[in-house]
Amino acid sequence: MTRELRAEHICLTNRFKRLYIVHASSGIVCLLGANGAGKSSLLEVLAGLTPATEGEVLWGGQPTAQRSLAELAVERGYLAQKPSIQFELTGRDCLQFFNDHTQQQIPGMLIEKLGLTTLLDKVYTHMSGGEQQRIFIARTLLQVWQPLMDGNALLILDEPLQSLDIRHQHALMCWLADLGIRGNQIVMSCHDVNIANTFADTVWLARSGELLASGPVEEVMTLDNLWRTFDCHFDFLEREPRGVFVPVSV
Ligand SMILES: Nc1ncnc2c1ncn2[C@@H]1O[C@H](COP(=O)(O)OP(=O)(O)OP(=O)(O)O)[C@@H](O)[C@H]1O
Repeated sequence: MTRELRAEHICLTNRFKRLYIVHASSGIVCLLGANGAGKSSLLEVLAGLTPATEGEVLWGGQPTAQRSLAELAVERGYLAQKPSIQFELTGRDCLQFFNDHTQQQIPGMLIEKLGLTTLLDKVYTHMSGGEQQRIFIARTLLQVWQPLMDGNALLILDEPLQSLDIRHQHALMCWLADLGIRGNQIVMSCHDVNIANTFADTVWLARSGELLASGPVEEVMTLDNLWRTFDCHFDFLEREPRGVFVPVSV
């Protein structure tokens, strides 16, 4: 069963204006926009963590505002832009805390896909920035592991690729694409237009607290839209599978 995420005319005073987002029903949505465009604010509202000042967010036909955070957390994983842990926990401890209790052990697939083997016994505060980020991504996925495997989860990921090296970025995006094909809904912000162009099914472009464009990647990722979003001119190079955007001037 595919669940739809729908938000209509939502507004968050001082952070974004009216955003009309039709819907997202499965696969990857990439949210792009300049610094301060309102991406994190929008994701917080979609995750049900910050109530919208106007409008409502529906997940599976039900307003998220009517569900408790504990209820939402069963199927909705949220990765914050600046997560942190202050305690001297190992990677394993960090993960076990978020284990959704449907399995006794940390799933081998999670360890393999995010390259966690050497991190499980390492103390979190001794990890590099990218290693810490992989632990946080793992925690988010582990929290909703069974729904994720069943294709019923909603993942809201605020810049999941930050601090990841290129190999881990690519591996994560390939896995998210697979999870999207299974029916999960993944909404993520990022700053890489080519990641969005390569992996997204749907793209939302935000600028100054408003949504400039939203829809299928091939319709939304135009040179004109990118210029209007970033105040930056791009060239487009024809390359398989979907082409490459190169910034040329601001
Ligand atoms: N907790 C907050 N309270 C009030 N205003 C906020 C808060 N968080 C962000 N803002 C403001 O809302 C606007 C949008 O911020 P937001 O963090 O959503 O942007 P963003 O697109 O995620 O930016 P970035 O790419 O830099 O992460 C900014 O003007 C910011 O100053």
